Amino acid sequence: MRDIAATIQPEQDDLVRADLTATVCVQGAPGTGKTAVGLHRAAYLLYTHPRRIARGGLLILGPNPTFLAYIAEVLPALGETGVRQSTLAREIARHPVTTTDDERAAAVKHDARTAEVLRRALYARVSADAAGSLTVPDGSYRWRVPGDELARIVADVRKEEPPYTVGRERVRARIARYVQERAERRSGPRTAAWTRRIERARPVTACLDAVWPRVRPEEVVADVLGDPEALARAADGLLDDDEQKAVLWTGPGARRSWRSARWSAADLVLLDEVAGLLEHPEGYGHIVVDEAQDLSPMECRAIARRAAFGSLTVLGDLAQGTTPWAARSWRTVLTHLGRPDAPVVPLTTGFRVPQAVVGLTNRLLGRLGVAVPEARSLRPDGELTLRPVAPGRVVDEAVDAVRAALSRDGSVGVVAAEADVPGLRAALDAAGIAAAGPEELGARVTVAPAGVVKGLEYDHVVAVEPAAIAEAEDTGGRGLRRLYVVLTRAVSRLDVVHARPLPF
Ligand SMILES: Nc1ncnc2c1ncn2[C@@H]1O[C@H](COP(=O)(O)OP(=O)(O)OP(=O)(O)O)[C@@H](O)[C@H]1O
Repeated sequence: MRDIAATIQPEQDDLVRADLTATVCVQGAPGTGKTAVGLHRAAYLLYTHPRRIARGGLLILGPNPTFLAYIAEVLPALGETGVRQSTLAREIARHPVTTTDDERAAAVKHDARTAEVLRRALYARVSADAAGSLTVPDGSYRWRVPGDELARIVADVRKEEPPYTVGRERVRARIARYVQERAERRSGPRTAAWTRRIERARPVTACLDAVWPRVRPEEVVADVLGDPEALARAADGLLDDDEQKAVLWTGPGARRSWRSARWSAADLVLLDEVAGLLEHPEGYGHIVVDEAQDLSPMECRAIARRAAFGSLTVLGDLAQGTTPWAARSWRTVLTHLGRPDAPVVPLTTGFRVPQAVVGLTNRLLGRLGVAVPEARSLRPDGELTLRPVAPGRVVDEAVDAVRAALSRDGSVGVVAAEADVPGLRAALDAAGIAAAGPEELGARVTVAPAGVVKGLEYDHVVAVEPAAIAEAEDTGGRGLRRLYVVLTRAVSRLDVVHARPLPF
């Protein structure tokens, strides 16, 4: 990708220069410059609002570390200006990921209903009944706060819906105020120091520990996932029995304490949700989110929490959604991002993918289960070569295609289903062709599994056995969307090597 400043198109420029306070969502077909627009928008905001951006902070979120390395190469200047470039996983990593979920459990954990389950589980700890009345010592005197008064204070604070930790301190302050009013009625004004002493009195803290206990996110999540009864109470009417069973920790140590818990990637999203209920996280003035079609509702909420007072640039392509929870509509994504009314602007003019390839990929578009406008290419050049071969000849043909590609300039990306990657690497090696993995940017030849090439581009792409790429994840059109991503990585030439019928 090069700097597009000289050739920026009016539709791109409008997005780059949108007002700092505006949240915009860009539905961009492959190679229409979404990422370029996002990065230039970041640069533009820094340039036009240096102080506000310095104060609020600017975050660029990409899907994986390879992608981050790639964008750091595109606009290295951004890296030097305090713009944070990260992945959401990195932003929410309270613990290392030490276990994985099966797809069913991950799907439930990433569902927006789980946010409500966690909220209920957290607030189930708040209960004025737990305390009875409270007696606060004051020298030789004792003040009594009756149980119903305590209950009223707790109920009032709950209604105000402050973050949980703020709520606890607010209850403390209201108890002290109640005592202060009684004391002043009896014998005149009290000092601030006196009030502080009442607030910090041991029985007051003990009472708070009973009615509004201090709690860690880990305790709440471990409770919900480790205790079937706690889960049933919190999930009643929200998750059905199968869904509850799917997320419950099982096996030895299932009822483990939060201290020894092993967390999955989805659990970290849950922990972040609870942490956000306890305390609002520090936010950013602006967040650019790339590949946003792949975010789950719970991930969107994690981003929304970090942009509570800021704005967002949301970039993506519904046709390239490949996670199990990939969005089918931008309205849904924007709603979970807390910006339900943000405009969705389409970009359809492709700079990367040549016309010869767009003709092919537009044929796939109708089968992807999403409504997006067709792409059109600014590039009349480009070459598409279909290489049908006999079964058993696929790898050799792919090696031949790479050899031919190497007689011309530019990078070559060999992209295949994950299971086929080792065989291809070995065959290239045997043919004396040095090939790098996808994480090594700038290599002449790269061999990459289909799952990691999103957002990347190669001058020449050799797509190996599309049917295998598509069936690796064949639920709900995801495999075909993965294939769509692969075919649209080509800047100049695309070779399709296949023994099986093409799925388009
Ligand atoms: N106005 C422009 N002039 C010239 N080149 C451009 C322009 N806009 C984008 N490009 C180039 O087009 C290519 C694709 O851009 P980019 O990667 O930003 O697209 P994308 O929409 O994010 O693609 P994808 O969804 O496929 O990842 C890049 O090489 C980029 O430099």
